[in-house]
Order: sequence, then C-alpha cells, then structure tokens
Amino acid sequence: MVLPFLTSAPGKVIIFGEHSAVYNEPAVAASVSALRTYMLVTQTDSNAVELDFPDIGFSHAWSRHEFDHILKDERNTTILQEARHNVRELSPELTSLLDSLHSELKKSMFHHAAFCFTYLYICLCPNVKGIKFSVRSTLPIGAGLGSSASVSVNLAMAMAKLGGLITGTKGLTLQDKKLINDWAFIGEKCMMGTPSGIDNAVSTYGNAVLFKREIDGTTNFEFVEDFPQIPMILTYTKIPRSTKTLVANVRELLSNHPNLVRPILVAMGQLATRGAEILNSLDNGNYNELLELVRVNHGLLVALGVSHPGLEIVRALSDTMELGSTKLTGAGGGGCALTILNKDTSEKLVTEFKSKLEKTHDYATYQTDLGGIGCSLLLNDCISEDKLELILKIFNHNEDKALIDELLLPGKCSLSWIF
Ligand SMILES: Nc1ncnc2c1ncn2[C@@H]1O[C@H](COP(=O)(O)OP(=O)(O)O)[C@@H](O)[C@H]1O
Ligand SMILES: C[C@@](O)(CCOP(=O)(O)O)CC(=O)O
Ligand SMILES: [Mg+2]
Repeated sequence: MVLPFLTSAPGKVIIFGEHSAVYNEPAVAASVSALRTYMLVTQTDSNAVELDFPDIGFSHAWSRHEFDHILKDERNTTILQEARHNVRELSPELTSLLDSLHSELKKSMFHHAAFCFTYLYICLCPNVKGIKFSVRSTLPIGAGLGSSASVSVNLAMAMAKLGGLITGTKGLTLQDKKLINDWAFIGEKCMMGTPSGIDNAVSTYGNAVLFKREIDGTTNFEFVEDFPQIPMILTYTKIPRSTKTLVANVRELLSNHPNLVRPILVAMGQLATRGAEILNSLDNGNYNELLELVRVNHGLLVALGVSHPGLEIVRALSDTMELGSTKLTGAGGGGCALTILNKDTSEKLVTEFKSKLEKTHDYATYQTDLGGIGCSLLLNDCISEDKLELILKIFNHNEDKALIDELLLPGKCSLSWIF
C-alpha cells in the first residue's frame, strides 16, 4: 500500500429510535455527509505505531516491541485467530492481552479511543509498522452526531486497506463496505460497549436507512429511497456527555423497571417504522404526522431519562415560537437537538430561533442536508505534491474546519475520492 493516503467518513443524525435501537427495535438515521472525520495515514522513520488525535488532545506511539509481545507468543495464536474472525463480539482474551498497551490510560478519557485503535490494528494490519494515523474532524465530538462511529469507520477502512483486505481500486465494493462496517462495529464496541450498529452502518454506507438489529446480533437495514430534504435545524448545545454512560443508564432503568421501560422501547420502534413509511412518501398529507412522531419520540426519550435541561431549552423555544417539532438526537444528555420545521415556517422566524439559541445560550446551529456520501478513500496516486503539502498542513497545524472542508470535502472539493 503506497503511503500517504486518506480516508473519510461522515457523521449521522438519528431521526427516530435512538436507545431503542440498542434493544433490537427499528430506527431511522441519515448521514450528514458535510460533517466528517478524516484520517491521514503516513509513513514514519521510527519503528513505532502512532496515533495523533489533536481534536481530543491525544497522541500516543507504541513501539513495535509492545505488539510483538502479543503477536509472537505462540500461546496467543488461537486467541488472535478467533478475534480476527469474530465481528459480532469483542474477544475478552484479546481485550485483556491489549490491556498492558494502555494500562496507564485506564483512568483517562482517552482509554476507549486507544483500545479501539489497538484492537483494530492487531486484528486488521498487525504487520504494518513505522506508521502514523492522524485524525481531524469537522463534526462536533461527543454531541450525538456519531463522531465515535466515524472514527471507527476511518480506522477500520485504513487498517483493512493496509492489511490488504480491501479489494476495490476504482471504488469500494459492497464486500469492502461490509468489511468496513463489520470492523467499525467492533470499533464502536471498544468505544462504548453495546452499540446498536446504526451509527457505523450510516457512516459506512451513507444515505438514509431503516435499521434493525436482530436478536442473534446480525443487522438488517434498507435504504430509504428518495430520502426527502426535510427543512430542519440541528442545534448543538455544547453540553458534553458520553454515549457509553447514557446507554448504561438506560440499561439500568430497564433492568429496574422492565414492565415500564420495555413498552417505551417498543413504542419507539413502532414510531420509527411509521416514520420510515412517511419519509418514503412524504407529502402535504402526512407532513404533520412526521412532526407528531418527532414530538412523541422526544417525550419517550425524556421518560428514559436521557434529555437534559439544556436540550429542553431548544424544545421549549421551538414549541413557544411554534416553528416545528424538536427531539434530542443521538444518546442525549446534552449534545444535539433536531428541529423539523413546520411547512410554512418563514425565513424570518428561523433566523430569530437560531439567533436566540446562539446569542442567549451560546449554542451552535447547523442547517445541513441529510443523506449523501458514506465512507471514502483517497489513494496516494490521486494526491498531487502541492495538494499533499496543503493536506499535511491541515493535519500538522490544526487548521480550522472551513479549510478542511475546502480542501477535503468529498463531492465538493477537487480531489478524486473513491466511495
Ligand atoms: N476527531 C476525533 N478524534 C479522536 N477521537 C474522537 C474523535 N471524534 C470522536 N472521537 C472519540 O469518540 C468519543 C465520543 O463518542 P460518543 O460519546 O459516542 O459521542 P458521539 O459519537 O455522539 O460524538 C470521543 O470521546 C473520542 O474517544
Ligand atoms: C444511543 C444510541 O442509539 C445512539 C448513540 O449515538 P451517539 O454516539 O450519541 O452519536 C446508541 C446506539 O444506537 O448505538
Ligand atoms: Mg458515538
């Protein structure tokens, strides 16, 4: 594999069914292909394996010796073989072998990112050394827009490419995408424990999907054809939270009150199924029902305890101004809210809504299209010398997000990404 090369994967918005998706209920999500994570893979002089995650202030280099310790011990052969064939569950044995590689990070917020990195590395490209993986994202991180999944998709794609597991050269084949999605799911497992798999699926395949996880751990999804551009606003409250904690809280609530919580999850699945039907044939006749489902979905999420006073500000303002229906999106507890606008909402009202959120509460708002390009790859022979210089600047000097978009956004920039 000729270095350097780049990978990229988008964030997502869950329209219906966050949290209930973890319990095998259907959910609807779409990619936000303009908000993405990028990964640059470069050769280094050392023998080490390095990661550089400047967006979260984390970088680390492991000497090859640390991995050899695991890889060259014959007692580990079966453990490694089994882990490399299991894309449903993490191997507890491999997990404990990898522990020594990040023991000093155990109490830090970077532990899960490091675990995800080393797990995918040892499974997908263990023979590669003298290499650095640098990540930059235009997505808000820990905000409910699937940044963890987009990092997992990038790592899975880059490492599978380095391990010779990706076959497409002119475009990613369906088989390539399946492999990327499977390993990104394992990456999400390292990050947060019990993902549904919806985030990595949308980040890999792009577009909009009706997703369902089955009891045996397999996943089913169908694309929502002709996904309509719904007028909407995404509001980022900037309130930090962790998906892992919120998902664990819901699990505890379910275990304490199964008879109360189970029907809530089932109702969320029902409304996701109906939501997908409406989105497949959205018109004036069913638009208000879509808004109603958004309102009900938010209410059920409140009942699960995953809203936050900061999210309720957005919901209450959209209700007071009567401009649309708001629900939290992603794991909640802070992060982002999604407001679907009423049909007749004026530009003036939208401006007033956004300006109140931004000026009074210091929130950020995005008006972005949903759907579009999933994961993508920029091969070395498509990167000219002058473009490479600019790309290195972006990754080495923490250039701002507008510059990243201008230079790298697939479908908008002049680079020949394949997807
Ligand atoms: N650009 C990035 N660089 C490094 N790590 C990232 C990046 N984006 C996300 N992550 C990882 O994902 C975690 C956030 O994931 P999560 O809590 O699931 O929120 P979300 O997926 O909604 O953004 C971060 O703590 C970090 O470990
Ligand atoms: C809460 C959940 O439904 C979505 C989490 O999304 P995010 O990490 O908050 O972007 C969990 C999942 O489906 O894996
Ligand atoms: Mg996440």
